[in-house]
Amino acid sequence: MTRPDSARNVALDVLIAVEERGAYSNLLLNDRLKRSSLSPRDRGLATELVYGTLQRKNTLDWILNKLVRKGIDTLDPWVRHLLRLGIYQLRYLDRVPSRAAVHETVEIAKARGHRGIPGLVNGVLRSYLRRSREWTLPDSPKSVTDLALVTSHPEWLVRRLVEVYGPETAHSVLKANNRPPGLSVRVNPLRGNRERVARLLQEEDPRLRIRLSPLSGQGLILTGGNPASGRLFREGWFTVQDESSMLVAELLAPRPGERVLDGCAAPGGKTGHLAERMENRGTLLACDIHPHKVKLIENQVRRLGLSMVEVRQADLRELPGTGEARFDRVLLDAPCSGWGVIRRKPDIKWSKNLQEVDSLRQLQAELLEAAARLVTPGGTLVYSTCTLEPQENREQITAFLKNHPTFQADSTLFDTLPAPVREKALTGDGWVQILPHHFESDGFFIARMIKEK
Ligand SMILES: C[S@@+](CC[C@H](N)C(=O)[O-])C[C@H]1O[C@@H](n2cnc3c(N)ncnc32)[C@H](O)[C@@H]1O
Repeated sequence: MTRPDSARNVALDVLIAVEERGAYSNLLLNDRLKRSSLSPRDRGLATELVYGTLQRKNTLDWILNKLVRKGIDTLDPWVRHLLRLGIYQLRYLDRVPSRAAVHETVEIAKARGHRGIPGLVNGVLRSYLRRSREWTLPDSPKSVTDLALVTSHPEWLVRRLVEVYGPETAHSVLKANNRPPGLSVRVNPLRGNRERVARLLQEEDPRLRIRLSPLSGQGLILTGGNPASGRLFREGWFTVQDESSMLVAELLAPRPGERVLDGCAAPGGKTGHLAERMENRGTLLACDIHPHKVKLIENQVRRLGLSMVEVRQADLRELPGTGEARFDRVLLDAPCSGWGVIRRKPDIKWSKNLQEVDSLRQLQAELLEAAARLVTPGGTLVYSTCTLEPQENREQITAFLKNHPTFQADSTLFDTLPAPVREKALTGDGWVQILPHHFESDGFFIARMIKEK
């Protein structure tokens, strides 16, 4: 009998909640794992099942619709999710033997369903194994429909990426979205330098393999373990952060003693980085509109031992922007469609759509307007997003510069980029766009602008 707390049961609960209640997969999974009694190995399996099943939903549904006579939309949602979970294991998880995958999935059906369901689940999974020749997909898909099926993304997103980046680059992005995300951490230089923290991490967990990040002087890339619940983390020696994301504060380049604003700051990943670069000296105001998220910034700041940060719950659009209230450097890390982080949050591709970009664009333009007022003459404004949609990125900045002649794109940005980024990423006047396959990091857009003196 499958225990209620098995990896597959946890994964099924999360998948149901993500699709039926619109919950965020990463938050819900973390919360569910924290409350579970699963072993580290089973936690790994539950995580892989949730992300893998979400990532491959399109391909899984294509298969299931051939196996379920009336189509999977006619099934109870939990049965549909259970079947996806079952096929995912059979198709993508080499380390789970087929017999075990079928058995465990049927056991869950027995524990949760009425009499017909275990038979249905057993029949569908066994037909999948019997009809294995039918599930071959093209190696080099050409049409949007084939690309969407093979890489398991919604067609509207594939069409848009092909339109913007061309079929080859779009395919590379889509494939990268299905690879597991790496783990990188940003060393807190106020505690110790990169080499020292790497040494301490290695002592804490001898299984870790540690490399220096080619993108950030504060970054370490880790494999073979996760130190995020260890003593060094709690004591603020490092922060878990994606490498592309580390570039943002580095390109704003605040100096000790300056006045800096982080306008959309929660959960505070970049706030901590800015304060570290400022050596905890000067003024750093971090605001976010959501009260519950402001707490997350406070937690980060406290853990990192930073005393300079003023955390405030505020709508950036309502901050007064005159005289004393102006800043030498302003960071606007704007809310966005998140297409650059699909590999970390695969539910993004199923829960969002192209219409949403319109309202985000409007909000980003308002936030840019507000941020611009808060930059002192001669000061720097950095605008960043974790998306690949040009309307939220390049086009947003072009429109902003057109309407704000007191700002110039900073053409020195290119020379300040790390060499690998200059070579691989897409760049233009004062901006850089990193795609997920360039460095196996998040897709990010960063633009730097200077206000006239
Ligand atoms: C991309 S996230 C910021 C991530 C953050 N910079 C970090 O590195 O951890 C965007 C944030 O903008 C906040 N936000 C949205 N509208 C806002 C507004 N009008 N004023 C201030 N913050 C806002 C959201 O609550 C969200 O936390």
